Amino acid sequence: MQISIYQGSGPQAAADAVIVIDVIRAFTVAHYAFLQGAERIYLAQTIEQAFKIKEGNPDYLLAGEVHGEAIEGFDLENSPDQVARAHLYGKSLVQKTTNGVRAALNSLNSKHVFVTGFTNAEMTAKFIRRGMGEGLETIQIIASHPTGDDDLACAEYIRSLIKDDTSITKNQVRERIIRSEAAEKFLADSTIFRPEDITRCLKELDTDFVMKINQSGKIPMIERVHL
Ligand SMILES: O=C(O)[C@H](CS(=O)(=O)O)OP(=O)(O)O
Ligand SMILES: [Mg+2]
Repeated sequence: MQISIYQGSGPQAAADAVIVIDVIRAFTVAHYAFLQGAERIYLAQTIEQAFKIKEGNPDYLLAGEVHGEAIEGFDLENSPDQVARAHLYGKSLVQKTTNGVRAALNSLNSKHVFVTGFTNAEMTAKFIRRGMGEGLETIQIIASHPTGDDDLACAEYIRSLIKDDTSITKNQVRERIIRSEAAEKFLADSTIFRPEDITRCLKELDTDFVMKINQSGKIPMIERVHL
């Protein structure tokens, strides 16, 4: 089994399985959305596409950001703390973000595409190792932030769990997330960015599912796959 780590959201050659990482904050948001009862999360390349999807499905909720900030007309920000408090039971979301969603949409040339932040990293690694390990020759782990160490640390953590080595610890990952450039604006004295978002990005959650992209419909969507 060959495991390669790439940084950035650009397309890569196809692999047997791809794990797209976005710790701050897209796929931490997705994880909390499912825990709050969301059924599915459609992925939108652009704001315009997100609004177009909502035009045909007015009960869908739009979630996302531009430069990390709220989008006028969207129902939710790209904020794990806000989503963790939302009532999303039975809801469909449409997510548009700068790094994670773009990287996921650029990975659809591969059959099995998983997404996670740090919150579901261990579960995702276990699923790959146990559930699919035997059939996978090539695995790509995409650290979606182009230069940030948050996603890279999480990618190295997942690789170590799949390979069952101890090359990086949870605490080392947490330290690198806190020190990453993507975390800076949340830990500065900001009226726009919540420090609680980073707190949520750092917390591993005990859940019995992974987040996998279903490519069978017109619009790719993240759905829960139970172990
Ligand atoms: O909203 C975020 O945290 C980031 C945007 S930025 O890198 O902070 O400008 O988007 P994401 O796609 O979740 O990395
Ligand atoms: Mg990010």
